[in-house]
Amino acid sequence: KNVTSRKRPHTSRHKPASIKLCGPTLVRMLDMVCDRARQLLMKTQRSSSDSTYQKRQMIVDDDPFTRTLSVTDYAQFNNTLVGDCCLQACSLEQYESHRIPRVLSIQSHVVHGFVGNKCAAFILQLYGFEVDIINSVHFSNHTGYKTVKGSRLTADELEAIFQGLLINELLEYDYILTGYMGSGELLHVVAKYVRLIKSKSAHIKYICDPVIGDNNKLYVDRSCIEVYKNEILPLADIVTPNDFEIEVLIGKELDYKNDENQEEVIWQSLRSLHKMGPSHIIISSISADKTGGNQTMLQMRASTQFLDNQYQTFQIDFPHLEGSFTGTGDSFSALILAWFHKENNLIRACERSISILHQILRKTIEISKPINTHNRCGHELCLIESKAIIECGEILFHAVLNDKHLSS
Ligand SMILES: Nc1ncnc2c1ncn2[C@@H]1O[C@H](COP(=O)(O)OP(=O)(O)O)[C@@H](O)[C@H]1O
Ligand SMILES: Cc1ncc(COP(=O)(O)O)c(C=O)c1O
Repeated sequence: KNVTSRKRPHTSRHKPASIKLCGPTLVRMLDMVCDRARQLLMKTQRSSSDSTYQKRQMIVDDDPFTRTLSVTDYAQFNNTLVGDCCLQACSLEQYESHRIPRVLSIQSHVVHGFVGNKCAAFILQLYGFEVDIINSVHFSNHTGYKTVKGSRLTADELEAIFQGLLINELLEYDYILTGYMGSGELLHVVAKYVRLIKSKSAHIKYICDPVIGDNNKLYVDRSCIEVYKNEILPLADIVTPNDFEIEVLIGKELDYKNDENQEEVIWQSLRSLHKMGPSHIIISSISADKTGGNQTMLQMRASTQFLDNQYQTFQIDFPHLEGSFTGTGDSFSALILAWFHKENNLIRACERSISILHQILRKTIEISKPINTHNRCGHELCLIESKAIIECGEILFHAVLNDKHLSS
C-alpha cells in the first residue's frame, strides 16, 4: 500500500507500487487486505462530510498470459490521494503450471527450408514455449540440395556462447533439445553444459536426437559416437534414434527380418540402450523392409524404463507415405518435447506426434511440388501451412502396448 499526500488535481498516473506474492496463504491474506482496504475507503467516504471524493477507479486486471491478478485501486479523499495501491497476486501452483517453459535447442539452421532449429523453433513457439536457439551449423539449405554453403559452429564458439549465458545467469531451462551436432568436440561442450544446467534442478529434461547417420551411412564425424555413448546418453532423458543409430550406439548389428525372434531382438536392443542412460527411447520409424511386415506401413517403437527396472514398451503403426521428406526427424523430436510436457505421458506424446507428422506430410504432398529435379530429398515440409494441424494435435493413430513388461 502506498499512500501519498498530495493535493488535487495531482491524481497522477505514476506507476503504482506493486507487491508480488506467491502461494495460496499469501493470496488469501491479500484478499483480506484488499477487502479491509476497500471497507476503510468506503467508510472514510461516508463519514466525511466535506468529502471531495471523485470518481473512484479500480482496475482489476486478470492477465491470462502471466496468470497474475492485479488490483489497482485509485482513490481520492479529502484532497488526499489514497491509492496507487497495486496488488498483484497468483498462487504458486498457478504460477508453476502457467509459467512459460523455456527450451534450449541446439541444432542446425538453414536459411531456406525446414530442418533442425527452423522446425523446432516454429513448432515449440506455436505451443507457447520460449525457445533459446544455438545453431550448430548455419547453412544455405539442407544437404539434399545440389550445393550447400555456409559455416559450422566450432567448439570454442559454442564454449563462448555458453560462457556468456552462464555469466549473465541465463542458463535456466526446463528442457534441452539437441539434434545434428557434427563433431565430437562440439558434443563434448554440449555435454559439459547440459550437465551444468541439469545440476541446477532435478526437473530439467534433456531430449536428444543422437544424429549419427542412416541406412549404414554416417552423417557426422566418427568422433561423435564415443561422446554420445560416454557423455551424452547418461545425461539424456528421452532419445530418438533410428535403427542404424541404435546399432552404432549399442555396438551390435540387428537383423530383424531374418531373426526368428524378431520382437525380442528389438526389445533387447532398446533395453541395451536404456542401460546407457535414457529412461525413454523412441525409434521414430522402422520400415517394413526391416520388420518384414506390411509394406504400406511404418512402425514406431518406444520404451520406458521405470525406477524399479520394469519396462513399458509399445508400438504405433502408421501409413508409409510415398516420397521422401527432410526435417521430419527434427520436427518429431520437437513435437515429442512439446507433447511430453503437456501430457506428461510418453504414449500420448508419441500418438500425438506421429499423428501430427502424418497430417503435415499429407498437407505437404497436397500443396507442394518436389523442390527441383536435381534435389534428391523431395519436399520441404509445409510447416507454416500446417499451423492449425500442429495446434489441434488430433490423434489419428493409437499405441499398442507390448504385453511383455520386461524386467532387467
Ligand atoms: N515416408 C513417410 N511416411 C510416413 N511418415 C513419415 C515418412 N517419413 C517420415 N515420416 C514421419 O516422420 C517421423 C520422423 O521421420 P524419420 O524418417 O523416422 O526420422 P529421421 O528423419 O530422423 O530419419 C516418422 O516417425 C513419421 O511419423
Ligand atoms: C543441415 C541438416 N540438418 C538436419 C537434417 C536432418 O533432417 P531430418 O529431420 O529429416 O533427419 C538435414 C537433412 O538433410 C540437414 O541437411
